[in-house]
Amino acid sequence: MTQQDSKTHVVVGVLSVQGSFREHLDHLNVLFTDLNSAPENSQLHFAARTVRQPKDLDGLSGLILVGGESTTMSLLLQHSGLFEPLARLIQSGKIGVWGTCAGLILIAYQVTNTKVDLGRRKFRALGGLDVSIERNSFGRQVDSFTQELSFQASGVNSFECVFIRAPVVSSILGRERPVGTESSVVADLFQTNNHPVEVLSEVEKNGKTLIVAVRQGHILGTSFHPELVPDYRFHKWFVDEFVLRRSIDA
Ligand SMILES: NC(=O)CC[C@H](N)C(=O)O
Repeated sequence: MTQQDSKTHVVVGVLSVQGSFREHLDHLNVLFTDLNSAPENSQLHFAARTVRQPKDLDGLSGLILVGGESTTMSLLLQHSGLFEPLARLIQSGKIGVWGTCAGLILIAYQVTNTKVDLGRRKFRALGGLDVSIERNSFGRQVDSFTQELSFQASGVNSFECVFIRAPVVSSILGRERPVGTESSVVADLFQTNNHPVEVLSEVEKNGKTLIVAVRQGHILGTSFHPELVPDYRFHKWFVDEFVLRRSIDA
């Protein structure tokens, strides 16, 4: 038996079908090198894993859905057979989940400002977060920007946030569920998330206050790209708060 076998394995998956998965894996690998050598983690072994097929979901303690192009990701997930098991796992509450930018779009209950009918297939959302997400809320690629933000109850302050054709949380949903239309999609509901949606951060743009980070129990959703700055504090907070605390409590 190797030393690693006797430890509790904490595996964080990164959805790697499209988008900035390499950058997320790089951040996790740097963070996990530090965590694996810390004396207080002597009973734990942290590892990052690419997620491309249903079998990659086995044994995960956490999952990151990355930024990129949500329509493309939705189609690739449906094509590979990963969509359904992924949606069930995200909604189950069994692991910590973080959707960022396109990943946030995918884990929303409702997505607006989108094309739904894509010929042979439809744009489908995975669900999990009881919010309505508006795609491309800040405009086009040229309207991308960076802004330093702080996040409620996270200890992550003055973090440089990169917004690229970013979505925002346009509303928090109550018991009344919206229905899909030609330009908005709603997810299939497998399991109810009984936690309230908490707003963690907002930005002011053109006289409007826009929600760019939320939490609902085991799920974190952010509009920006934390993997594009050389600062892994946000990844560390996700692992501490959504992955580690849950694995240890379980
Ligand atoms: N940076 C991103 O992830 C952009 C998301 C993209 N605009 C979408 O709707 O999928």
